[in-house]
Amino acid sequence: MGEPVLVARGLSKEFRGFQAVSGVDLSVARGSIHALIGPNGAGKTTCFNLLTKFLAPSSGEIIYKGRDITRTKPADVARLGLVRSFQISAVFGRLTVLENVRIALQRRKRGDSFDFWRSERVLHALDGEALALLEEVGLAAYSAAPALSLSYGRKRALEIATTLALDPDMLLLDEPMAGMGREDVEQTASLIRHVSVGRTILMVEHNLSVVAELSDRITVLARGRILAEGDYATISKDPRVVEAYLGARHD
Ligand SMILES: Nc1ncnc2c1ncn2[C@@H]1O[C@H](COP(=O)(O)OP(=O)(O)OP(=O)(O)O)[C@@H](O)[C@H]1O
Repeated sequence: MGEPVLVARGLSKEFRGFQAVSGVDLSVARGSIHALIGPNGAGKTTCFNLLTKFLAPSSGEIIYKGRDITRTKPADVARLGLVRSFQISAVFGRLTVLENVRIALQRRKRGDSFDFWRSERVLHALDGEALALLEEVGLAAYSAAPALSLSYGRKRALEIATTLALDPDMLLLDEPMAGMGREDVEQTASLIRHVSVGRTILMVEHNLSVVAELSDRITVLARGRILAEGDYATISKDPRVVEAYLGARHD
């Protein structure tokens, strides 16, 4: 596995006296798929929002490719290649699949203030690039379909294509399997594996069989702290992890 690409040191977040994340030290290796798991309320989402810069930490630091990004804005972090996946809700349902990816490409080229009033000619110049991204996520056959007509799993694939349009080195995925049936889960898992080639992935995910299948390394959070870390075989045997998951069911 490669050298650390994203590193958090002593990352903490307090909400009005409640410590949601406490002293988290995390190191994500270049080229790996790293999962953040833990029982409900463990602090995964808060940690994810800190790493994607949607929340400011109370203390601690975040280093990406050797650069301190603790105080860097999300859009600037995205320009450095660290990109959070857009939620499905960010997909424009009435626009076609291709148009959605084209808009994402415009965002990259023009920064955050994307502008719908550009000439058709300029827009269509991006079609080739958009189609290549749709091919990468297996949606080329759906390019002319309205995004809202896609199945849930394909909407996720479109969301991943719009994320790839920003040309990330590292993708941060928030519960990519949320709300999916088995077939969509399998499709999405293989898509994640496919897009991980040459990139680094950090994901928060509840589906432990997907985590077991995809992850090189897993960090288990409980009550805002790191409880265990390692590959799936190691953490699934760890009595503290078993206890945290079983205990959470009785909360
Ligand atoms: N904005 C906020 N204000 C106050 N408390 C918060 C806020 N966000 C999260 N918390 C609290 O921090 C704790 C951790 O929440 P978080 O959502 O990060 O956990 P999680 O591991 O993602 O949980 P889940 O698996 O249920 O999504 C919870 O007790 C939650 O109530």
